[in-house]
Amino acid sequence: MSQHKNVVIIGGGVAGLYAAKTLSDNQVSNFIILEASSRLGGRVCSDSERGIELGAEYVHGEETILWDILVNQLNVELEFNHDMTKLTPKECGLGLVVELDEILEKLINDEELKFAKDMTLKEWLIWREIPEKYHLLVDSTIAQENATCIDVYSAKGAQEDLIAEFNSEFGDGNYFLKGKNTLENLIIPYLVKSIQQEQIRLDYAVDSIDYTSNQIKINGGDIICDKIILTVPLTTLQHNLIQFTPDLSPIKKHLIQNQFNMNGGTKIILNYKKPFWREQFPNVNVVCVGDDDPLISQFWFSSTSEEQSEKFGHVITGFSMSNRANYGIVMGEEKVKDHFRKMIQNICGLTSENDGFIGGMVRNWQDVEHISGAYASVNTSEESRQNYIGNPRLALSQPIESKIYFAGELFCTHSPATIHGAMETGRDAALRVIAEM
Ligand SMILES: Cc1cc2nc3c(=O)[nH]c(=O)nc-3n(C[C@H](O)[C@H](O)[C@H](O)COP(=O)(O)OP(=O)(O)OC[C@H]3O[C@@H](n4cnc5c(N)ncnc54)[C@H](O)[C@@H]3O)c2cc1C
Repeated sequence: MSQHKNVVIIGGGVAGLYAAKTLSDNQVSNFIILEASSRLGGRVCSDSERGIELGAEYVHGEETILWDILVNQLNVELEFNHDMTKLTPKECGLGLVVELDEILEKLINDEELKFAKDMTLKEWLIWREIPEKYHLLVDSTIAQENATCIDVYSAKGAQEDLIAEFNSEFGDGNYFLKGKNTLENLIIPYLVKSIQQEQIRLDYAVDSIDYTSNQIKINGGDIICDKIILTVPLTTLQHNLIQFTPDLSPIKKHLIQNQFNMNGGTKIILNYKKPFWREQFPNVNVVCVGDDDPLISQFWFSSTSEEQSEKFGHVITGFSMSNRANYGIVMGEEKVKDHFRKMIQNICGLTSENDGFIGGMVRNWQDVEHISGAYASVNTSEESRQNYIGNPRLALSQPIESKIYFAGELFCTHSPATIHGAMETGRDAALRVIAEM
């Protein structure tokens, strides 16, 4: 016999969990979270034994709900992220990072672009006669921040993303957890504590939603509900893994297929006997490469506890996103680790004989079932050039007939690709559902 629920939340990442917490906090208890994989957390995913983050790692901004949970409610100490981009190119010796802000400001203030047909960021750089030596710098920056590349990132989308980010009041510092704390160990239990075990179903992939009548049927009527909060990643929608009856509107289909991309993203984790970098870079955590490395756009010196460093080694994490991640897939894991290790040797003046390398691992998010990518970015396609829909994230997130509500990083306009942005969309979707119940 079918179960009836007031609300079904599809996806157990931070957006879905925050939606569930909001329902619980507002005395709505007849809901269930349906999660396709065997764990909660989605792209918040840690190897807690080693104290490392395989997915999200940084807390972006001091005024966010994530900051509030970690700092004000869980009393966790965060470490400010000293970024190499704050240093002059001479000091860091790695790239042309200081001019980046000027280029991005030019993009934000480009009024003509708002009325032009959409183009790729590369085409915009050429149109605005930005010297070619800066193109790679912009490319590696958007690779890490937006998981895309200048050849496909929509210039209009990039402009809208930057303006929204600029106008948001979440603070702009970046922080990470110290010692053996991990995001998954802290945030997921915090979100789950107001949810009952029977309100969560793991290993349950939704493959059909029939919203023809007021009683919405999930997976052929296995579960019946009044409202849905859908928090799946873009890839689930792009690959048509959920059949909608009636079909999604032509605008939603256009946005899903032509306006967004969810590229690959890879973290490369290298372990060393000693943290040799501390002498060379005493006040720096993150290094933005900003040059033409085909694989890595950014790397950082991860924080683990003394005990973990002793047992597993000190950690450097490399970030390889979008076309760089695709290049890594062609290379294969061993060569990827080797390439990154040699990069560190070159920067720190070491060799394979004296770098104290112990081993490493690679997490490629394209290979993670039910997620299949890093995060969604606004894409330029032939169709989107003809028909660019302004603020596509907002357009895509419009609810369907007060029955299906959307949440998750894809749908966040001011802070896409972040934990706090995803949580906020989950909270807002739940509040709308409650208001309309
Ligand atoms: C490598 C990497 C680094 C990142 N770094 C940072 C960072 O430093 N700071 C930061 O703030 N953010 C970062 N992010 C982004 C952040 O992790 C995401 O924005 C956020 O976790 C997304 O949460 P979500 O709930 O929207 O989606 P997800 O976490 O993807 O959750 C969606 C869930 O839906 C499930 N699902 C999919 N299909 C179905 C189906 N058919 N039926 C049921 N369930 C389904 C999935 O299994 C998944 O659990 C990073 C992400 C990656 C990949």
